[in-house]
Amino acid sequence: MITYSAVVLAAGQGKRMNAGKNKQFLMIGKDPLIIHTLNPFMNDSSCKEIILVIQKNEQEQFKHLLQSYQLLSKVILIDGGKERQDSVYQGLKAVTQDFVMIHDGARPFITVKELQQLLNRTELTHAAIFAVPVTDTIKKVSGKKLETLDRSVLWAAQTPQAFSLPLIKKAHQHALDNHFLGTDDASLVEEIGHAVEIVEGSYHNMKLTTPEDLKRAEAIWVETTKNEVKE
Ligand SMILES: Nc1ccn([C@@H]2O[C@H](COP(=O)(O)OP(=O)(O)OP(=O)(O)O)[C@@H](O)[C@H]2O)c(=O)n1
Ligand SMILES: C[C@](O)(CO)[C@H](O)COP(=O)(O)O
Repeated sequence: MITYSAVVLAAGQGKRMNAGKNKQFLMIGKDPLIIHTLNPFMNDSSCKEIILVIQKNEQEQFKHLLQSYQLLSKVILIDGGKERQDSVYQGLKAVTQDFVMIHDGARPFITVKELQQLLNRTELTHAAIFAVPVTDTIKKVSGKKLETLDRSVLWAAQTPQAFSLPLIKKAHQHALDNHFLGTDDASLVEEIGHAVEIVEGSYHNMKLTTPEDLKRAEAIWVETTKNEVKE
């Protein structure tokens, strides 16, 4: 079984959450959001290191939190950048394994089983991401012009997004050299003409972005915790 590094992104401002602090510290159940996110990577024996990308001014806060959860053994703290893509670029510099999973710190409900599933596909394709078929009808709006897109071919990309290290480094360097800014890492790999495989994920694998997401996350946590107790 191949091994990998995780690059977990937690250096954002959380503007849309409007919580007055980094949303990674918001509580879901009994633990902060970022702890939920880190746990599956801590528990996955194929994950050899977690590169946690944070804001420079939050180093002490994260160090203290990680110490209190005894998570420092596997975690390396790296300063992020202005955009998500810049933070990934910084995180990739610290990666030591041949494969890397890039994951939003704001997505707390990934499981070890899903990580293993994605890793298996990435070993074969060198580029694989979780995504789910969209369930809303999507409209493309250009000024007053409205176009309804064919929902049957639309998927909502999630993270983790997993790659061989040389491929994702090449894609990020190409993006930097060509001033290409993507909203996910797969788009940078597509930009250099490499196929990206979609692995169907879970609708539970939500990204906490707005205050409403916090309520939904709490409900998912209650549901999944109850199921774990039953098993
Ligand atoms: N410069 C950035 C921007 C985002 N992120 C991280 O990327 C993930 C996805 O980004 P998003 O959900 O948009 O977080 P924010 O950028 O913090 O949110 P907002 O756009 O509302 O400020 C988050 O875990 C966030 O911390 C990051 O590490 N560095
Ligand atoms: C990477 C991502 O989670 C895929 O859906 C999404 O693009 C991140 O967007 P954000 O605005 O940086 O949260």
